[in-house]
Amino acid sequence: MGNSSTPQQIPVVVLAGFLGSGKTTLLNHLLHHSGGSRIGAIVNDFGSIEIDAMAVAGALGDSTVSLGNGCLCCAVDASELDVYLDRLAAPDAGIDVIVIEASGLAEPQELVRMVLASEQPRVVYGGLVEVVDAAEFDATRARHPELDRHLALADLVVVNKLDRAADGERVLGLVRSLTDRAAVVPATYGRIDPEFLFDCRPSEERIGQLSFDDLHERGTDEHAGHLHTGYDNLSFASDAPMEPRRLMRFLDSRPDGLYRIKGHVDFGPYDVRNRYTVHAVGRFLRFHPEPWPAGDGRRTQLVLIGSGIDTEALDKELQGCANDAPHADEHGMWGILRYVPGTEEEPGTGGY
Ligand SMILES: Nc1nc2c(ncn2[C@@H]2O[C@H](COP(=O)(O)OP(=O)(O)OP(=O)(O)O)[C@@H](O)[C@H]2O)c(=O)[nH]1
Repeated sequence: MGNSSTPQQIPVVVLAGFLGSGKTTLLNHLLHHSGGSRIGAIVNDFGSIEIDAMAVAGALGDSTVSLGNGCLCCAVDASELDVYLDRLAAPDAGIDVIVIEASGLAEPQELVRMVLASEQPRVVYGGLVEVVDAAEFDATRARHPELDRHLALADLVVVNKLDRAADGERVLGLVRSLTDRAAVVPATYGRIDPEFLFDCRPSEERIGQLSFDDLHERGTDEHAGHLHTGYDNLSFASDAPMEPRRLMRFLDSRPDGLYRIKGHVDFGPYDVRNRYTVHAVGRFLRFHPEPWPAGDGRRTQLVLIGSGIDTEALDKELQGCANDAPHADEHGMWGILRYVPGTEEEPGTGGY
């Protein structure tokens, strides 16, 4: 908490940003480039399959804790968060900074309020980082004007995916105009200097405003206005491998409301060595093949998030993509491979 922190206190940084903006990618970057500093992470997944937690757990081991199934901003109270903060702040954990990765539909001010309300004496609120998808920024803002409010609360804004944005400079300028003295940092694949995380100190003034506004002014039915109230999610799992052509047909015809898909796919005989991490964000689609982790059961696990989607129908359609046949046809993977990036510029999702 800025000036009042003592050297022993561990800053707790809230990492937020709309669905698919690149929070997990940024967190993984920080974990791999944190130098001598040890980062603890609390990951909040929206779906019941903890895809994000799996994505960072490999890098963190026991310094990751997962809060799955529902937005942290509503699903747990501050004392529940304290249980996790206690664990990560224990002196023998040797952690220097804790990052809470919010789900892409969380209300950041609620998370900040929870951190401010923490009774764990070894932690102090360390600021709000908002990740923005530069390529989707205009469309996302048009659908969710309330995101401007999130930017106004941020201490650091990472304008990510600049490689995909045709007019990155304009987006950067727009974001700057929407922030209140926050540092605005351009990025691709979340590659920012980890020092920003440590420097992301909120001013006393902003903290005062946050705690006062949120506790006293917003009223009790604010939950109705939370981003996630307009969204549904489906967690899909299958032990039978997915047939690549069928899955591609499903993906090609996915409804616009189905904004986010993430997880990993088992293509069975089509590639026995690798599982395929999949990410869809809007119309953007990528597959990343990576060897199956030893000892891990082979299955497909997907989380789908969208607004106005028929989760039952989508579940049925996905079930229809499974196929137990032991043989693969020669060109079956072509459709999928079109969405596998070159490894140079696009890193894998890292860790799971
Ligand atoms: N082209 C491009 N893709 C990116 C960049 N950063 C992240 N991605 C990709 O965007 C997709 C979503 O990234 P994540 O880091 O999972 O996003 P997230 O914000 O954690 O997603 P949610 O937790 O679902 O809200 C993945 O396919 C990433 O590889 C970037 O700078 N450029």
